[in-house]
Amino acid sequence: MTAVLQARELGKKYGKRWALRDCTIDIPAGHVVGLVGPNGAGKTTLLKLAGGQLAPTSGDITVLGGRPASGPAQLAKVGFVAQDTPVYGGLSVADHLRLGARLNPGWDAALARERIGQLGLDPAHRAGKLSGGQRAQLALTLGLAKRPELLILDEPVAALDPLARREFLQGLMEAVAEHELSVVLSSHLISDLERTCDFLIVLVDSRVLVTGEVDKLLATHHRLTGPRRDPARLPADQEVVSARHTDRQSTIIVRTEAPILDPAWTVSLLSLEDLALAYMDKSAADLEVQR
Ligand SMILES: Nc1ncnc2c1ncn2[C@@H]1O[C@H](COP(=O)(O)OP(=O)(O)OP(=O)(O)O)[C@@H](O)[C@H]1O
Repeated sequence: MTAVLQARELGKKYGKRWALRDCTIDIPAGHVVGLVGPNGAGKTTLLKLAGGQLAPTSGDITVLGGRPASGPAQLAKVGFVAQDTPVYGGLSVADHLRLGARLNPGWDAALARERIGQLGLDPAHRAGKLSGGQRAQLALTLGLAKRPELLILDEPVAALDPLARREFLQGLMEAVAEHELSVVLSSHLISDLERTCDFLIVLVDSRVLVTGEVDKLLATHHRLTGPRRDPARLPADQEVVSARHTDRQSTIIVRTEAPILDPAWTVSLLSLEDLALAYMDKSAADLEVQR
């Protein structure tokens, strides 16, 4: 099966500053991928490189076997919903659907009409007068009705309240189940991705820190709690992701394929949010270790 996205030492520089560097990832088809990281980490940059709105400074990127935005066929395969769910404020909901039909050769008019009906949106309503949640749903509908093989969503729920976020993500999951598409979704709200994603990419300060299937990541990461210990003295097969210490106790998150046999540790599994935060905390943990 063709990989949805392959990047090899991909980098993008703005002026002298790298927004993304040394990014090597393989995303197989059929996943809902959560791209998480703090503000300014490089998420939008990576998504725009995948959508073809930006060209790489270094390295390579392939999306669904082709160069991003390399021609009409490639453009038709990828749907892109940009940050802030852009819609045209002066146009009605129906105008948006007509525009979508004109611009996209594979437009699924029935899907668009049905979804707008299910959402209870009035086709005559101007997009500028919709609520944030309704605008996000309209933008998602436009992305889905294009019938892409890959749908890229840049922080689609950031501005929504918790209920609207849940409704949006539920709609997305239903569409994924029905239409066999792959999704890459960025957010700094990791808890939202917990219910949605089965593949994770954590990006911090322009670098990919971890990537993989959520099930495998959760099975190989553990929280060790016990008497204070220097993380450098852990067995070589335990990669230290983060470490926190009090005077007497250490809490260390490790990645390992092997069982943890040391009886001094209380071992617990992590939630996806814990796991992503541990990687984001890595630099802070490194400082702790040096003290
Ligand atoms: N057009 C631009 N010109 C110069 N620098 C830019 C430009 N776009 C982004 N950057 C910088 O590149 C870095 C990565 O930005 P990017 O928007 O990709 O991050 P992000 O993870 O999507 O952030 P956020 O969560 O805030 O949207 C940041 O330091 C940002 O300031």
